[in-house]
Amino acid sequence: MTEALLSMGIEELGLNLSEANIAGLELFLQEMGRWNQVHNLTAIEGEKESIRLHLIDSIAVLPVLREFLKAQNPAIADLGSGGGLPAIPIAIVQPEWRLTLIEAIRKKTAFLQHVRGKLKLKNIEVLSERVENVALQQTGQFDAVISRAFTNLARFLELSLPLLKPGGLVFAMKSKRADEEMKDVCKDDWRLLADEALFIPNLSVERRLLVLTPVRKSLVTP
Ligand SMILES: C[S@@+](CC[C@H](N)C(=O)[O-])C[C@H]1O[C@@H](n2cnc3c(N)ncnc32)[C@H](O)[C@@H]1O
Repeated sequence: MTEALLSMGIEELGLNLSEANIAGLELFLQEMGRWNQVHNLTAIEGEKESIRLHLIDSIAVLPVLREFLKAQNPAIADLGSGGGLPAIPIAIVQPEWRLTLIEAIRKKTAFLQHVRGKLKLKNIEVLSERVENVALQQTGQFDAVISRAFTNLARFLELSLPLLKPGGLVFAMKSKRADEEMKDVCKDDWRLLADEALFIPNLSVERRLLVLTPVRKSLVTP
């Protein structure tokens, strides 16, 4: 493992990463840094340290995802993928999971397609679309939906609902504002299955992962 990944404390996450996983993550870091300089892909403007922190943030959710996703090849949608977070690091570490990256801005999806080719990631699909349009075309197709820094929780849930299979899961990556945002979620419509504090090595910020599922409404009227 290189200095860069070691200094992130990636080993402390206990994910049992293979050499192929590590090589993939390294390559993704490199490509992101390179494209960021040219295309200003994210707001962090090529600061290597920040890009590494984004990456570790993205894989820190894996222990919880592994616990909840029981299907062998779950289909997961990442809404507002941007430069590929969290979907690309997840796809690298879990090649048997199928990830659909939905991103409206073409400059960003061009990068995502480039990464798909460069890393030979066969388990990702990149959609250059607004989430609202994908929801009309791929209704009920996903075992889970995830997002990072996409929109507020209530809106994220609203956009996720049509995409989910019955019993599907929503993973919302949140920081301190999670409690406040939960107040806007209708408890009759959504059940909170877990609210996990995430451990991020070398980073003194609060990260939480909320896991929610839609409440099945009874079709029988009283
Ligand atoms: C703040 S960025 C976060 C990107 C990435 N998830 C991350 O954590 O770095 C939010 C992204 O969502 C995309 N986005 C916002 N609304 C969208 C929509 N309705 N459909 C598709 N993409 C959307 C934006 O273009 C932007 O790239």
